[in-house]
Amino acid sequence: MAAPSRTTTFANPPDYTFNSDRLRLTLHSPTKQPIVLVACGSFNPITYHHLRMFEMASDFVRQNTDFEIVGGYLSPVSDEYKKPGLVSAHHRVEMCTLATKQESTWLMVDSWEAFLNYQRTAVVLDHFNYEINTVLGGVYTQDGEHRDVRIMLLAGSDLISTMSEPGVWSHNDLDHILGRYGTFVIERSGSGMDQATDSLARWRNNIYPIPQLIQNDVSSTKVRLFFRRGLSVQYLLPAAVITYIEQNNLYPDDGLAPEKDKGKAKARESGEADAGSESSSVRAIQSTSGTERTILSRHFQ
Ligand SMILES: Nc1ncnc2c1ncn2[C@@H]1O[C@H](COP(=O)(O)OP(=O)(O)OP(=O)(O)O)[C@@H](O)[C@H]1O
Ligand SMILES: NC(=O)c1ccc[n+]([C@@H]2O[C@H](COP(=O)(O)O)[C@@H](O)[C@H]2O)c1
Repeated sequence: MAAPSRTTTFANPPDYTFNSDRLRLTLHSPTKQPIVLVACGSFNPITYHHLRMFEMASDFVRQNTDFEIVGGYLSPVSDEYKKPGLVSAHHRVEMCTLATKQESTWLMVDSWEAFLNYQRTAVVLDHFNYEINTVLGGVYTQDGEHRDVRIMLLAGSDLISTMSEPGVWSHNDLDHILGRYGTFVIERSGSGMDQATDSLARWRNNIYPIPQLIQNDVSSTKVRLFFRRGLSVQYLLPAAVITYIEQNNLYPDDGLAPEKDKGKAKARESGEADAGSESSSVRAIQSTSGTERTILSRHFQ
């Protein structure tokens, strides 16, 4: 079957410019293939785990492949994705920008899909390919030889496992994303790697599974729940993002925290609570395995 064709013309949102501030245009090694990592998602809000996915991929690429990473992008999804509880793209882009500025020397945020109507991931990757290879002209070796950059999707195993669910991704898009570009898959607890990739075997050469050496099941859903229950989110996401969320009241306390926790939250605000007294409900949630729904029903009703 012929490879699905690339999208080559793109409408941009008003006032859009592609961010390439931190894109490295000169390769360290002339023998390696330059790649750019693109993580698509809600980022509602961005957490340290989203940032860590890039670090895990970077270690993996250095140790196991002939690729060289020249850039990494977070691409927050459009408001039209309409996932329940999705705060506006403006806020999600701003949070990702604060996080990358504060925490990273190489990650960037691209707001293209965020400020458009919903764009399929295959089209988003085409957009990156267009901006980096067609508009910017790719990258160069130190001897001045031109190289096209390969765009690759960076995703958790939960997202990749949706690729086997009927009706979520078209076969053409999968062939485009996995056949033409490829993906690094970060293991995510609760979503097995084999289960995620078994039915994608025909593209196995372009799928790079990355095991989590330190288990980390932080999710945006849990972080939102913590905000809504008045629990501490310190050290789960960058401080600048926490401040931004508080200033804009993005995930308002729903007043449903148990009475005893409200007392603790107040004490925390006035600096009276010690770490131990704060942590019992946090621990209960963190130690819960299973889906977010289980967490909701067991701990937050
Ligand atoms: N703890 C994690 N382990 C592995 N991958 C993760 C983890 N958290 C997020 N990801 C991946 O990051 C990408 C963007 O994630 P997204 O913004 O949807 O975060 P999320 O935590 O899954 O959000 P939500 O809880 O709102 O569904 C997805 O590919 C997702 O699989
Ligand atoms: N057919 C597709 O292109 C398709 C299907 C499902 C999810 N996605 C993308 O995966 C990401 C999923 O994000 P969430 O994990 O926050 O739901 C989004 O960027 C979304 O656009 C794309």
